[in-house]
Amino acid sequence: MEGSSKTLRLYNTLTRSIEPIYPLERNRLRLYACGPTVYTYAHIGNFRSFLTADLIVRVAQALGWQTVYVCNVTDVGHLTVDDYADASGEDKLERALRSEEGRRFPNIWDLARYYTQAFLEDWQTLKLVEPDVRPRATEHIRQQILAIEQLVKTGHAYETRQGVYFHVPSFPDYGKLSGNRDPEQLARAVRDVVQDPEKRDPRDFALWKKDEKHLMQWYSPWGWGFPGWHIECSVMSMEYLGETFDLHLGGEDLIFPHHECEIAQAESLTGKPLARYWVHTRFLLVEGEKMSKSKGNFFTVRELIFPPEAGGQGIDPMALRYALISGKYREPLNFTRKHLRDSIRIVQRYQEAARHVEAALESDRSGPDRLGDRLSTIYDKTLEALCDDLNTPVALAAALEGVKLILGFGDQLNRASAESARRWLDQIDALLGFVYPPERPCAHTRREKDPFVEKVERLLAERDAARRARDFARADAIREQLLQMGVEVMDTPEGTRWRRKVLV
Ligand SMILES: Nc1ncnc2c1ncn2[C@@H]1O[C@H](COP(=O)(O)OP(=O)(O)OP(=O)(O)O)[C@@H](O)[C@H]1O
Ligand SMILES: [Zn+2]
Repeated sequence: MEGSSKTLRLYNTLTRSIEPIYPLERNRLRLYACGPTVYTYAHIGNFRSFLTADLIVRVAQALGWQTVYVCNVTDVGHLTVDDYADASGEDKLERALRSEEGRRFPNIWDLARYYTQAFLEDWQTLKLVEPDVRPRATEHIRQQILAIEQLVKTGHAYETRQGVYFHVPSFPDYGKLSGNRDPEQLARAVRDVVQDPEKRDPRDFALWKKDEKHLMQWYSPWGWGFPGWHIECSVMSMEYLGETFDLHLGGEDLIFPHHECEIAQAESLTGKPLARYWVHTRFLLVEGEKMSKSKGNFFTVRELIFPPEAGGQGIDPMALRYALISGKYREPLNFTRKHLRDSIRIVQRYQEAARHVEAALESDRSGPDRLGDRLSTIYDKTLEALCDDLNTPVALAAALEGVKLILGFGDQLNRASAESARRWLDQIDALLGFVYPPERPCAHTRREKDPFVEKVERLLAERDAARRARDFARADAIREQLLQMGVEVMDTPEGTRWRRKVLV
């Protein structure tokens, strides 16, 4: 579709306006999305952000562009207080390893590997486009050290007894992305973090943390330690996309400090803008609050889509995908039962339409194509809405009209119309990704058990033992503990059953 007349327009956090996207290289979009920190399962809020990148890649391809898409894996533990620019506080991976669930891993590397694998499975289950490169922070330590050395050499960074810091006053543009320019306001933002008294400015953030006890450590010109969180993305994005690329994406919490710091590091190294457009997804909320790993108020992909016997709710992953893209990425989205129920119903209509189309293709019902033109107008409207700053509610409403049109024919669809309908369903699937099920098997076909399910089963066995020993207080306490975990226990004549608190 070379030379499509449509223009993709997106809100650029950097300029605070909706701008037409013109790739630096004609018809070739280079983009980087900040990936997950793999210390536990990703939740569906994380996937809301990844789905923004996914839709942009799909729209770009529909416009006939090539894409070079990079999405990293943060497998070096960054800190539990990562809302702050400074790298002190507790390491997320190390804390996870000490947790009840984490203790089953022999070491921190295995823990990171396990959750990386789980993340990739969820990614496939929700049918996200595979990135061209998925760099891991731990595999790019050398490049990070070299970049830090260069920053020290050019006067942008300095060493203290605790680490190496980027010196914020050396980069006058610091604050251009987030608007956080007032030094006092920035100093307040880091006030709760353990301070290094040798830091030259309270805003200075860590590039390298000296730490001989850290479970993940590398040798550097500053001794044993590990890199700060921000440097990995500056280094890996430039390695695979060049010193200046088109789009940089992430959730809204990454604007400051993460992306602000990425810009400071990269632009101090090259003297060139890092990315031309910065796109941020607003949060997925639960009861008005950010869905968050650290808050514990989250749903993982697996607990929603696994079948009930594996402790899940058996929700069609395509319905979950639909629910997650149904709100505008630039507005917070409240995740509710009703929302999920509506999405399930709509995706079922698509599936029903696809079944009708398959049946009609098998038939020899003749007649003129009565759908081609109308569906092609609908496809155009859908793509146009996505080009309009990814207006998914309008795009999904437009596409639904096409489904209604197909279903309106019932089982009277003729072959020629069915051929157009199938082409249209294929196109909509390429654009929005929820029409057909994921090709790869869902993660629950793995032999390994979900640690959550393992924990529930262990507690139930303990409860059984307590009941047999007539220790009812203990049995009740375990039931209460399970309830707190969102698990309902039912004692039936056939034995004890359990299920997750049902969402739909
Ligand atoms: N509730 C949410 N809605 C949308 N995007 C989110 C949400 N929570 C995190 N993200 C985004 O998910 C991506 C991966 O983030 P990461 O794995 O670092 O999560 P995190 O911020 O450590 O998790 P949490 O904040 O839940 O503890 C980032 O782009 C982040 O901004
Ligand atoms: Zn990043």
